[in-house]
Amino acid sequence: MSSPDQYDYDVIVIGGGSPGEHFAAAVAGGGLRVAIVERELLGGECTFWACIPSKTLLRPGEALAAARDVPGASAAVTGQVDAAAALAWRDFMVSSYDDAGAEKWARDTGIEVLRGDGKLAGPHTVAVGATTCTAEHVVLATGSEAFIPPIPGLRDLPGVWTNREATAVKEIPKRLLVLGAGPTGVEMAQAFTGLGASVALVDGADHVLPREPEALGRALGEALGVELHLGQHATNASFADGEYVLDFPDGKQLRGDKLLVATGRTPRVHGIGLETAGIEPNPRGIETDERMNVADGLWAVGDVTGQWNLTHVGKYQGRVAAANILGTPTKVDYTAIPRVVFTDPQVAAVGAAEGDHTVTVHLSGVARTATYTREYDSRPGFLTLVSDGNVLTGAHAIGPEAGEWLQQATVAIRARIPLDVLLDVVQPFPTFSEAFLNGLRELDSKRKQK
Ligand SMILES: Cc1cc2nc3c(=O)[nH]c(=O)nc-3n(C[C@H](O)[C@H](O)[C@H](O)COP(=O)(O)OP(=O)(O)OC[C@H]3O[C@@H](n4cnc5c(N)ncnc54)[C@H](O)[C@@H]3O)c2cc1C
Ligand SMILES: NC(=O)c1ccc[n+]([C@@H]2O[C@H](COP(=O)([O-])OP(=O)(O)OC[C@H]3O[C@@H](n4cnc5c(N)ncnc54)[C@H](O)[C@@H]3O)[C@@H](O)[C@H]2O)c1
Repeated sequence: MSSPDQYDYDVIVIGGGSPGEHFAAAVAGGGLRVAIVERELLGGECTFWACIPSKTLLRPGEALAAARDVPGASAAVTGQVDAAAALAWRDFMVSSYDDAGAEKWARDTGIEVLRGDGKLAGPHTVAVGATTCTAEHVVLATGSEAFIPPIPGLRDLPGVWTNREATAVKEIPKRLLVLGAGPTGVEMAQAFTGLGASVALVDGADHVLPREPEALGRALGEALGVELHLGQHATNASFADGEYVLDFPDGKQLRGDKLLVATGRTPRVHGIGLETAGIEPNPRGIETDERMNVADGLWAVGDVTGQWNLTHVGKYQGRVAAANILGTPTKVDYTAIPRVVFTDPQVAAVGAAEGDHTVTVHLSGVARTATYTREYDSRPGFLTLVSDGNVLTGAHAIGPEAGEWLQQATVAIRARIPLDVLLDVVQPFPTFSEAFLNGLRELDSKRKQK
């Protein structure tokens, strides 16, 4: 067994997405010598082709719709979204696809950046191009890429969009087909609608967001403002005369100028030398234990683990791995992982979808809602609380800024705050958070009846 001094670095991270960067900063802060290997842009998918540009492209349509809802403001909205200005703002938000700022941040944080293709070359060893480096710990953070399903014809089509082309769009298409109504599909469908495209959104499931509690997907489907084609899978995909065409079992055909495939992700596990460390990935990614450890001196964080595919989860895994490497035994706890879909209305969920006690309260029951829209009693907007009778075990909501105000449920679930204490919490008037008090009171009377 060699001593740590014999290694070139204490830690090498392969993959500089947000989780890899976050992890590297944590171990650098702990005094370790750390390098990140990155072959594209430091910051990865989230920074350049996912979270940041998608949320930026959603904002213009959302802001306009919000103003149009408000008597006194709606009259001031006389034009349409300026798509060119929105795309310029997107370019600003992704630093025009330049990671010089991220590289400076890394240097200032004590992280070395090794540019190139990284792969394991045996235990404690990483090859970067023609160079080989050693480290006591190697962290795999290679992320994921778009999965293209085996629909006949699809994989041979020219110019099919994934999240990369959609978020980096230069010209808004007239008609956009979106295949897959998960978080990527619903967000991009609404963003492009807001930017002036006519969008058809397709999913094999019978409601959008099929991985989330069903009521959320059904409510969002009604409110999305996008043409939906649900409940059947395309049987063929083709491209002719400048049009993408999807065929369906019932004979229906959908046509678009562009086709965005948003049917899920596949972990980047190939070509990274896993076999040199005796690691066999499963279809979801690289298996880790609760410490994010894969094998002696080998760790994995982020989408490549296939555990949640969310930036905040990858960063959390990075903190857990860093704590273990720095000498504090730590395990991941996934009981309260918050998810937010940034559509209008926003969708948010955390913890269990169902339990012994479940109550749903409408947002029209809080005064804040009517200050947003006159149609407050007919718009979809609710909060569902789930409990085992003692503590909250889950919560989900749809409504304005639901991703912000649902987070008190995240704390309550993670900290196992007793329902009696939650009932004693004062919620400010008039906020959407008052829906918690309404829900908790209903939950309380329900559990007392049982
Ligand atoms: C459209 C879209 C919107 C999203 N929005 C959100 C959101 O709002 N909130 C949220 O929490 N999550 C969101 N996600 C998910 C989020 O983007 C991912 O969970 C996150 O990017 C995962 O980070 P990662 O570092 O694991 O992977 P990645 O971001 O893929 O980064 C991996 C990095 O590793 C590099 N790399 C890979 N292999 C090698 C190699 N062999 N050598 C050197 N470098 C390598 C890549 O170049 C890349 O930079 C979204 C996803 C999509 C598709
Ligand atoms: N706001 C956010 O946090 C955010 C936004 C976008 C993506 N993400 C994350 O990124 C990851 C990827 O999201 P995603 O939406 O790309 O994938 P996903 O796997 O979450 O959803 C894919 C969707 O495609 C559908 N689908 C699959 N194959 C199909 C087919 N052949 N025909 C029709 N429909 C098909 C599925 O039913 C599902 O609804 C997820 O983990 C997601 O949570 C997060």
